[in-house]
Amino acid sequence: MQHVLRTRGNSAQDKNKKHVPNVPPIIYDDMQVPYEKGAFLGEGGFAHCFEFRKLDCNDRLAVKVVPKVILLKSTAREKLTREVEIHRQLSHRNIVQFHHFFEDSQNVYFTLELCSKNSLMELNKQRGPLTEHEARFYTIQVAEGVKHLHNLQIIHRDLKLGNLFLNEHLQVKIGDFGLATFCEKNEKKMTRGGTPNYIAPEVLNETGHAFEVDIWAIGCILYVLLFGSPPFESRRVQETYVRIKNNDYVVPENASPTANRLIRSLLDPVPDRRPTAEAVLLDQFFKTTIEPTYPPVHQQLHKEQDVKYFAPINPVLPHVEEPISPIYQEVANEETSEIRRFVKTEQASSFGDELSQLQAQISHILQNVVASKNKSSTRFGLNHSPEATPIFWVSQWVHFPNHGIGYRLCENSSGMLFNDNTQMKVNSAGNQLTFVDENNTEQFYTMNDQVPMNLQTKINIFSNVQSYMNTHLEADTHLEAEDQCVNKVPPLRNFARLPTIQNWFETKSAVIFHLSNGTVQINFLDHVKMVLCPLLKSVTFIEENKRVSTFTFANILTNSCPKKYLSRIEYAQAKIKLLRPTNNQEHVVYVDSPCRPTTSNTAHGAPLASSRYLA
Ligand SMILES: Nc1ncnc2c1ncn2[C@@H]1O[C@H](COP(=O)(O)OP(=O)(O)OP(=O)(O)O)[C@@H](O)[C@H]1O
Repeated sequence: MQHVLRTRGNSAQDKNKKHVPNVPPIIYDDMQVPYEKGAFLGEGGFAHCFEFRKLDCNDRLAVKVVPKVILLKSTAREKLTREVEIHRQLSHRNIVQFHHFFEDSQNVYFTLELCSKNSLMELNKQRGPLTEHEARFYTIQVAEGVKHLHNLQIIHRDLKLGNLFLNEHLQVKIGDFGLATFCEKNEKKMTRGGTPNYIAPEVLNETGHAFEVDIWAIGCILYVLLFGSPPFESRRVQETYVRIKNNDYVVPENASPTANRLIRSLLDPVPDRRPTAEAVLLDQFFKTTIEPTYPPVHQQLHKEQDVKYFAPINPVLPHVEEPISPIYQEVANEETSEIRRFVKTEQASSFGDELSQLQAQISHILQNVVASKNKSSTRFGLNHSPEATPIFWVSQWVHFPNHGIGYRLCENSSGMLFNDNTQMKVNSAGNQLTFVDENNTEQFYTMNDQVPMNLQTKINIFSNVQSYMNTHLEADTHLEAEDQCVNKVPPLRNFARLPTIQNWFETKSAVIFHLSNGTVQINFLDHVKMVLCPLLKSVTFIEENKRVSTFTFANILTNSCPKKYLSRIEYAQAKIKLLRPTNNQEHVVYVDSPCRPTTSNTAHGAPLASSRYLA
């Protein structure tokens, strides 16, 4: 009986690892098409993987390189042959696409679909437990891929987070077919293989196994996604095996009943009782929401290397009727080397004037304040003006690339700007919903109203976003005014019309929001927020320690401004210029910033991803 067990630090693999391939900068496939070598992507027990660019079409690909010297060993040769034989037959959206297989004198190469966001393993390391809808989103894709494999009589036999790759749209792609095998309907395989934490009991018991081992692995995968670590994990591999054989695991109490039930059925010790991949997809767990949402890019600002995360994405709003996709164009701005994305929209702008007024006001202030920079604030004449503190600012935000940006305002109302430029907002009591369509027409619903069916999908997405913000992000509460006056809230607060985020973009140092009431807010990487209110002609700073200071423009013009805020006002001047009225709306802008935040971001909630995952 063969034993092909995969453990970290497995000595056979370690030996292979010493064979670091010598990879030329240009390689040629069988058709003599050249490929140019790019970044190193990662290594496994046998292969090193690099990004390559196919020079005849500029496509970016992953190329797995295996030094031929490794293939002198028959086991390695068999593994590779099986892998290629099976993988090349597959074509499915949840399976890494195999393209070509070729060799030169030193190495064999296989070119694969590039999965630039690494794998679910890195996601798990960074995030730990995911929300249930995130776990659902990934697991459903794994099950889709597995269903395809099983329909083709293929068992993967090594499903685990590290073999579930993510492309730039965070689509799951099953990869690494090194242990995969064809299996007849009633056939039982005897080869003992897999990765300890994910291995099924029938493999350990050597009673023969088939397709059900992949279902067991899906159970382990769902468990790790939901609770952070594998169900049978122990300090020693042998203990893990004992626990697997005894079906000794605990579903944490915070699991929903549907998640609990599904995990138990997937991790059933009797293989025949486990659901098929097809049945998994029909499970109640996946019906909990209409649309599993994409994992968000949240309130964390992104480090320099993270910027690529926002490389062109296709904003797709599922189930929303045509036309849904804004047209993105990338425009390089020579002056600031920015990359901008414009969302073409017919929406009329009523805020252009306020924006240009604000731009003019800020420039005017700056000319005066910055010109007298060295003078610094007298501190005697400069008064806090809490009565000019804006009524609304953004206290939480979360960006779901495939859906849009969700946010909560400081008075606890929340909203969402969808990628198709429609909006939804809900008042702080949660009983009034407003939908703003592409033409800026508002539809208003109360609890008693029947909401049209065509809004249901967006409502579902929006409510997922709200619950994400509730569970993962901290709101601006318990603010303290510099002079204890901020609580003297103008009575208008309760009656004011809720603004929406009209326009927003990110830089390397800040995220900048333009609200529909004209307010411009800049959240800096060091957690200081700056809220510029053209209506009240004031600027408010909210420090990380929640202290709030508001100054009127007039006051600043006469008495300058605290030195510590000068660079931020300068920054605002530069960035406000980049805002455009909504009929030429920008969603995301990257700029090299003159303002250097003092700390890196430590926003609340675990970071979404590792550097590579986001790189
Ligand atoms: N399609 C891909 N896109 C991006 N990176 C990839 C891709 N395939 C593999 N990689 C990277 O290369 C690494 C090695 O790949 P893989 O695990 O498939 O190699 P292997 O040697 O066959 O592994 P194993 O030891 O598990 O058999 C992965 O961990 C991953 O970082």
